[in-house]
Amino acid sequence: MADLAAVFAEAAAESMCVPLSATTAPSSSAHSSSTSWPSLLGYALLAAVLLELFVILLEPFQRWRLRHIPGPPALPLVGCLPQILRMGSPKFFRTCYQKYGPVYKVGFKFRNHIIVEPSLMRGHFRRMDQSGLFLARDDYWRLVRSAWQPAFSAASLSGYLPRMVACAVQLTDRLETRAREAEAEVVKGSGGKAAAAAGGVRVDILRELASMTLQVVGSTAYGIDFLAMEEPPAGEDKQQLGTAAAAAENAGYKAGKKAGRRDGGSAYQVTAATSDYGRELMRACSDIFRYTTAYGGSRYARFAMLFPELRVPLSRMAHAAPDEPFRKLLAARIRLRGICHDLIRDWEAKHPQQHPQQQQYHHQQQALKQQSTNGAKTLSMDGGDHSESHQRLAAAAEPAAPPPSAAVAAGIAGAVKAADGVAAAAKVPGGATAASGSRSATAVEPGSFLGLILAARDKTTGQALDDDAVAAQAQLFILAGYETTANALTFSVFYIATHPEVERRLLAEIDEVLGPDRPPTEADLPRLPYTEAVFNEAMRLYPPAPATTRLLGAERGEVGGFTVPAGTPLLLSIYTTHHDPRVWPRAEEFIPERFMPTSSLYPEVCSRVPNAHAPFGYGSRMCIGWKFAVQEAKVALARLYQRLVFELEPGQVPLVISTAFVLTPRDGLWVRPVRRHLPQLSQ
Ligand code: HEM
Repeated sequence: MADLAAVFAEAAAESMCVPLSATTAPSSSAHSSSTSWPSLLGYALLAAVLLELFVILLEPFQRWRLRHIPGPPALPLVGCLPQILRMGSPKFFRTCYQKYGPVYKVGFKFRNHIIVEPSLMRGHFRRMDQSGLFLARDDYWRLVRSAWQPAFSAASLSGYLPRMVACAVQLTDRLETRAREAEAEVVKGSGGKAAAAAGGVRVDILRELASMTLQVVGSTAYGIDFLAMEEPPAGEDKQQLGTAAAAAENAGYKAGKKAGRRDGGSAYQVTAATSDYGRELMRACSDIFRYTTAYGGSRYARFAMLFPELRVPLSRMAHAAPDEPFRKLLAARIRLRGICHDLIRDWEAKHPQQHPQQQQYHHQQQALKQQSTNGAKTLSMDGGDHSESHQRLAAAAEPAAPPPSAAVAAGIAGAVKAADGVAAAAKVPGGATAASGSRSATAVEPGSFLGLILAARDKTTGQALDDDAVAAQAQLFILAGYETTANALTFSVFYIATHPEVERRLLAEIDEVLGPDRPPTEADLPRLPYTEAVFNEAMRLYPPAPATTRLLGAERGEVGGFTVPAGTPLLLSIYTTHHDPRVWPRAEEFIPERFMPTSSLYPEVCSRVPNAHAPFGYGSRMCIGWKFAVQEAKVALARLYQRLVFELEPGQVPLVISTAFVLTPRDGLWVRPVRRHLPQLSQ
């Protein structure tokens, strides 16, 4: 047992790095709307430069405090950032691990659940960023997480299943039609290549899968058909669509600002159960993923990453003279926020009994009362400035300090658990994880995610979430809920297409369970273990979220044999752990069998080192949507491969990966769908 614990601790500690510059203090979200902002900007700039100088002077001290931990040389000011940007973070961390061992320090700034704190957003957008579940902390995190939780109970997931199946069927039908068109071209004698050139065959499966996962989010969380899988109108170019929409949004934003509306208003209306949000959402989300980070983002974001202390003046400068990436990011944020507010208005309009005006009025009054008690600046439910109210809720000291001994005993998993200050999830081999609280029997009607969020109340004050906080959850469900799953599915398709033996076994399982036509049901899902193993193994080699972060609490701890000062940010490289040859025999090979309980590799991996497979993270901050994602992925893979196989277009091995926010194939994944059941064969 002692041995197992040691191996576990060591393997889990695999992925850890400790940064030189610990930025522990939460930064303020408020920004002044004073009219004399140029002079304020001057003062702010001066203050920030002084602060930055102070931080720079402190750097040798930081280094000294961590002198016992090995790590790559860090340049003055920029630390390891140039190497990280050049190599991509997963490769960089893996190289560090190979050179320095499981625990190492790097010159790099980040905080809890975020790699850096360079967000240049202001006002509503900044408040939304800080109040989403992903960045929430302490009591506010508990409030929001428990509001989300029922949407992911086993009973709720079971209610979502028919909708997930419908989306998978719709995508499969669409791809079958494309394959049929190609067959017709071949029959006409023009040949496969000509057919491909005519555009009938070649599809970017990443884009197709993303449209499906977005559709799933729309129908399960919001009860709305986003029409994400609709073909664009003939002749409409994707790029043009995005640019035109961004321009329109920018114009709307400016007009809105002139009219004194800081959100710029929304150009969207939800009509009945459908909307044409699909393509707009996909573009907005992909722009947000692309331009938020320093990798693909604006020069201001790169500066902010290097000098987080200069965030406020840099943010002012970015807004005053935006470069192209920042302009695109802002336009995308405006679009997404507008859509989220429409979704909220739509929900409230459809459920007046749950959200009567009186209730809002009541909360306003309650808020005003509280305001006078606390001396806060403003607190309203009407789209006004909520900064104070939100800050009070989110004013987040970092999670409770871990008792150092706990961290020592359990390695990184222990550090994570302690840093979270809540019980960790118990991980069961094969990807079945029982996160605390997630086995609630509460069934939530599909489409009522916003009902849960709007009903959330602070336990002590009875206060509801403000508009920005509600919109933040709506936004996060969309952002977190579709892109990661689409990437994981795309990586699965890539590996299946390049591993004929895996494809053969997968098809055999699906055929045996479902036959050629019948869409999957709930009873079928446990009978598709190999399908799940394929998905798990694809996420092992390409974890869509390659790393996560934690802050050590207010007391020092010990991780992987090193004493680490209080408040130190810890980065856990999921990617490195997933590629560790000491944990995974033939680590670089795609072997789904290692997740099959009947395989000899299975006990090796899953029992000996329970947290070695962690595409959804660790402990109480583990991905809340993991079961949702696994269910959706199984349904999608089962339906797609029941009807089709995918041939890879040449020139895509090895796959070029972009590592900006999530791991994603940089140029998409181009495949040719081929129907499995041709009419003469299915007779
Ligand atoms: C294959 C798909 C997905 C992957 C690989 C993934 C991965 C992750 C990871 C690694 C984390 C950080 C966990 C940690 O720090 O320990 C996370 C957090 C989160 N994920 Fe996912 N995720 C996926 C799908 C989803 C879905 C479908 C949703 C649904 C909305 C979702 C919502 C969230 C949220 C809200 C958090 C923050 C949880 C918290 O801090 O309490 N994710 N995810």
